[in-house]
Amino acid sequence: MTTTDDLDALIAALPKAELHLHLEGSLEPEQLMMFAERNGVDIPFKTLEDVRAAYDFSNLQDFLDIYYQGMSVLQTEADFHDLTDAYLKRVAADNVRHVEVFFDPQGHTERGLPFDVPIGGILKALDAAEEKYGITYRLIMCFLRHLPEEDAFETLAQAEPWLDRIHGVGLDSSEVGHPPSKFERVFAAAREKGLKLVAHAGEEGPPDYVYEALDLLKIDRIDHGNRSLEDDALTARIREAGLTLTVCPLSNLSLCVVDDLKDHPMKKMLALGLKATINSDDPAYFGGYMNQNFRETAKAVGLTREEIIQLAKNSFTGAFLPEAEQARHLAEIDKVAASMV
Ligand code: HPA
Ligand SMILES: [Zn+2]
Repeated sequence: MTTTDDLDALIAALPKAELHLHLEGSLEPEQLMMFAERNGVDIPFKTLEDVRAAYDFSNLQDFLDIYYQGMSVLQTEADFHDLTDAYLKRVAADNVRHVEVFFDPQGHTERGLPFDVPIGGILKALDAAEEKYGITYRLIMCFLRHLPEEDAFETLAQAEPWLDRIHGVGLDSSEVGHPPSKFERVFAAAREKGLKLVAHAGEEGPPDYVYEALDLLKIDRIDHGNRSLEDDALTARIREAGLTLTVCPLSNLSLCVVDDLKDHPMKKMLALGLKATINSDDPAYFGGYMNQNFRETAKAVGLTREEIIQLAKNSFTGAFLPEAEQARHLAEIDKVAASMV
């Protein structure tokens, strides 16, 4: 018999990749207070308890309001370095071996920081991660969809000197009312520059938004994608195209995409043959890093040992890594799994 403890031990031991993580969403309440003090930034919180109380919301927009407010304490390259390094250190303990992380340049340039400040600090930490933590990376720059496409074009232009170190572009922020079609041209421009393309779609938005992300943005991977399951033809298309979904169970629970983790569609996604993965999204806000997302989901929906192993494998086959590197990670997963029968 496989017990919950056995599955938790397997989850802890398996090598994993995280494919859906907003660096600014790894800002823990303690770090928010520390950066605010270090930089003399006024925040509407006096105590850690005040910050913790504010990290409470029940939909995407309420979360985003505090998320953008929180990131205002990040002021210097050192801040972005320290934030990124702390995240990497934390997930190394979860046996995460590869990360494909998002950052929101417009969340920083909008409040007056030069583009080079966030990306400079983030890349310093990411470049050191292989030697320090055994973690490789890809960096994905997201466009804020509540802003005009023109602003996304400006961001792409600012990124030009860094394009050999940015691997892809994504689309995040308030989904409903800001369909992928709004960004068709800027995604085409990014594609021409050889960047990988991803987009948040079907988190709160309808299946139509997922169709648009596929047909108009021509994305390589879908972030969230939960609501695709409402449309059988769309589900079949995602399966046939072999597209990976970066699903975020504890985020889905915090933002009421699901009312109860027991209702989470993760098991169903796997049964339908979709390449689903487990990710933390904004772990400081949604209450758990990688392994906690795995553990709580496994417990709530009853994931089997085989499904957990499949999820770890999906995280590497869905990564923007060369096949040989994916194969090396898959072999390591088989080895770890075989040692824990
Ligand atoms: O979960 C999210 N959804 C949309 N935008 C975001 N920006 C940070 N996290 C999120
Ligand atoms: Zn996200």
